[in-house]
Amino acid sequence: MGCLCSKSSAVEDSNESTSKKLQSSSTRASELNVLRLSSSKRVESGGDVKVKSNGSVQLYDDQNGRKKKVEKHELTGIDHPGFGRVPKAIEAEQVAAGWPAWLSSVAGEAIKGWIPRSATTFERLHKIGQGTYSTVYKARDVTNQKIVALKRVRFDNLDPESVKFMAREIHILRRLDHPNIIKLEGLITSETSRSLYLVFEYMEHDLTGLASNPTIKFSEPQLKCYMRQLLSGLDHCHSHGVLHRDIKGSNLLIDNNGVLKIADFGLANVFDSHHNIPLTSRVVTLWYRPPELLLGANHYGVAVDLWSTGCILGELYTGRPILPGKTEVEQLHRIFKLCGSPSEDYWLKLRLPHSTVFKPPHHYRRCVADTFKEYSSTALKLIETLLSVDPSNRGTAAAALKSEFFTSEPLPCDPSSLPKYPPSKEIDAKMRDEASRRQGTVGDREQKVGSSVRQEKAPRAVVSTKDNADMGASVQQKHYSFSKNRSELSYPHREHVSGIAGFPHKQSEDAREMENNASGHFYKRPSHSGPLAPGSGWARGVKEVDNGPTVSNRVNLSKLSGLVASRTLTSEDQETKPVPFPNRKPIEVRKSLEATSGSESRRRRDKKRIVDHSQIVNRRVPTEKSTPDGHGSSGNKIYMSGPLLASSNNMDQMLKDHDRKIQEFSRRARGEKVRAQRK
Ligand SMILES: Nc1ncnc2c1ncn2[C@@H]1O[C@H](COP(=O)(O)OP(=O)(O)OP(=O)(O)O)[C@@H](O)[C@H]1O
Repeated sequence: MGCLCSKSSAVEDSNESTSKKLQSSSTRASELNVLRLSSSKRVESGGDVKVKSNGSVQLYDDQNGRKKKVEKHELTGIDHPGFGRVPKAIEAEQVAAGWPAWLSSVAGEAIKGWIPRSATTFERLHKIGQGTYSTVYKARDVTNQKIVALKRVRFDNLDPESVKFMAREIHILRRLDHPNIIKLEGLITSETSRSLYLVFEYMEHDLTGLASNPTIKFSEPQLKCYMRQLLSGLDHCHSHGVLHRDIKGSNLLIDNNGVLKIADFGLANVFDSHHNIPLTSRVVTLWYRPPELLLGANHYGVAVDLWSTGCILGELYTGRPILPGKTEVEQLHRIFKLCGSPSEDYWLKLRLPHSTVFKPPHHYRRCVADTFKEYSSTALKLIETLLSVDPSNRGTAAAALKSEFFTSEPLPCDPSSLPKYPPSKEIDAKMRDEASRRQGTVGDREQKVGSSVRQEKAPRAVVSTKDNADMGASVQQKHYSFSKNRSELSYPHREHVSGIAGFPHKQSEDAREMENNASGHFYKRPSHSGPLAPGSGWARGVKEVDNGPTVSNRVNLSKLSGLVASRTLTSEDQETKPVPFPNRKPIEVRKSLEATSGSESRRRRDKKRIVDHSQIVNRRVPTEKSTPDGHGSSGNKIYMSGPLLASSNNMDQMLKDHDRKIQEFSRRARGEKVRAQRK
């Protein structure tokens, strides 16, 4: 395939002097930026943030009408109100260096000191990943003679908010430098370009892809090796003030030398160690989302990533996601059933926005030890710590690295000793799933898929299962279905999911309880349930589509239920604000979306609608006035998960509406797939 665009590579060389100029002016730029921002800014906690000219931030709390200084911390550069912009003079220099004006004007800070790479110096090979917000390609960097991954970021008509999000990802990636964190090597764009590619080192696998390959079985030393690398990368993030907020298998990339790198910093943000700056709770993919976020916490720290890490550890042992909820409510329910319901102290201490609504009326016993009893005591201890319901008991990545899990036999192996696998990505797993579906195995799909792939379709590991197992005690037979580990996918046959020996949840039981919950048995329904009706049939709507014909349908349908953390939320200190259509009714949202035209914009529009819809379902509720407990989020709005806030009177209508929407969406997804295949 040809080059990405027709711009000459000579541009890059001639830009070197400009680059130096940019670097020298960058300090000046940030100083100016801080000065420009030294006015105080209201934040959603009800306090004020004052950015001082010395680069520090002071947080004031409004107590009884008097401002009281409560916190002072370092300016992080990302969480301050005007992050992203640079002075006009710098903007002009950046444009002269080849950056497009739309990027420089919104995200000048993120590209500071860099010059854009020219697309002509890359040869695009093929697509290797499809994220919610991006498409990833394998490409050859002709200048440096190496293979790279190009992540093409989608924008909604260069909407400044989308650009800002991408800028935050770039800024954070540039701040981190660690062998277990993906390295951003450059950016491809030009003055006239309307797109942006992030250039990354190329990684052959992701953990989801490897783990879902039925021919691959992880040994315990291998599993420990991956966990050690994950925790080392996380420790680096956390010690540099960065929360990842989307730790999951498909974001853990692994190269052919067994090196694991944390990728996808699209939801990452900086945090202050005292948790004074409010952050959105709508982050982390559902299955890996900690209870406090499900309960609406806006002040949190490293513990959110440690919870996700605990889920990954459990998953590596058991061979399947350990908490595969379909809705936020079900997710919370699963968590309580496995980890026990929180103590009274927890509710009092955390004072979480949704606690009154989601507090279970009866006590669930913690059964983590029972569930993982067949694994080593050191593994169990670490899982227990990471899956603590109280975030303050999860410790830190540094502490986890020092745990006996890593010092007891069998020891973690060296990454270089790991087997070499053929490329295994989440996208490969999806394709295998798709292929097997085409073979018409709908009934007992998983077993049939498993065997057919094992014999015919699956890429064969260079090292056989046996060789692999010889590395140490083989951990556990694989139970992965190909939809495993993707919160985007919902399980077609939940019995398989809940079939882990000793696992506490069973779909039928859950379903019954969920229904009880919906009628207000398990969770209390707040008085203002009227307008929240559309969410209540959600779980059922998705469930019905679980047996639908294509992977892509299921992928996107579950996104409708808001399982994937949304990036349409505004960044920085406005994270808790509703976006992108905060004050509009669903019908207005639809009209506004339909106003755009053209196939590309239609595609974007569809994607946007998916996200928007999840936000519509997660309706905002004015907390201060109307939540039963009177607790608010840091802002004056919270988002309630749909299912339990429904008016049961409208249930039939809601289910019909959902069915219609699902069918509509399936049609669109099929059309999209056909278009993609034609490309
Ligand atoms: N450096 C890389 N090398 C190889 N493959 C990569 C690389 N970066 C990303 N990928 C592949 O592309 C997929 C999507 O990338 P990424 O997660 O960064 O996109 P996203 O739009 O943020 O996705 P998501 O919807 O999961 O948030 C990954 O799961 C991975 O398989």
